[in-house]
Amino acid sequence: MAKLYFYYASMNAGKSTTLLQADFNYRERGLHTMLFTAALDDRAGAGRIGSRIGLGAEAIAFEPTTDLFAVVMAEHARRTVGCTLVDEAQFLSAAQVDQLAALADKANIPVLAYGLRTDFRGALFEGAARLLAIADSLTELKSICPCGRKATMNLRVDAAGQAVREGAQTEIGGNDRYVALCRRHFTEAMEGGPLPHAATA
Ligand SMILES: Nc1ncnc2c1ncn2[C@@H]1O[C@H](COP(=O)(O)OP(=O)(O)O)[C@@H](O)[C@H]1O
Ligand SMILES: Cc1cn([C@H]2C[C@H](O)[C@@H](COP(=O)(O)O)O2)c(=O)[nH]c1=O
Ligand SMILES: [Zn+2]
Repeated sequence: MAKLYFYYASMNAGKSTTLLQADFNYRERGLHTMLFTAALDDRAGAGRIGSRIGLGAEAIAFEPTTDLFAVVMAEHARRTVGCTLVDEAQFLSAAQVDQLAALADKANIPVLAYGLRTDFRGALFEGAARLLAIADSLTELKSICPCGRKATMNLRVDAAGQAVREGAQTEIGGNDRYVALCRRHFTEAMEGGPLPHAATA
């Protein structure tokens, strides 16, 4: 029976890289894959998955209204889909996560979803909350705080490098806007303390 997998992490942990490696692995075995990423996250170009290590691939850009079950099943009727891979899964709606679960349960297509667990305030994203609730498999990918602990949180910073405490949940950006930190250093920064540096942490 196929499964719904959720690989979650803070930013800059290698989620997109791992997705692209998994996709390559399926394809080099001769299996047909479908890649999705959030339309609103266009850092690598619209409908493109890009990793900081330089890998990239074209993907289908999902909107809040996209029926992922219908899109994959339409392709599956044409050519057997061996695996569906979704980047920026935090931006899925709960209903879209249920559509991914249906792909595993009704069509026996494995689904690998990669995304953030929490936002810049430490609150769950809708897609992540639903994935944490119903995925068959949960795997945390690791990145490192400057202090050496596991970085589980995402601090949003302004142009001056100061912590941002208020704002919309969605704000697209990369290493210029977000810093992955351990919970202790995230909390200190949110309380007005300095950001850790490797030498001082
Ligand atoms: N030139 C490089 N060589 C090796 N690793 C790199 C390079 N550039 C960035 N990385 C690593 O790639 C990871 C970020 O990968 P990425 O897939 O973009 O992350 P995510 O999707 O989780 O935000 C980080 O661990 C970073 O240290
Ligand atoms: C924490 C947080 C992140 N985002 C956005 C910023 C990026 O565009 C993506 C995550 O990128 P990754 O490197 O692929 O992990 O999510 C956001 O909109 N709101 C947030 O609170
Ligand atoms: Zn730390």
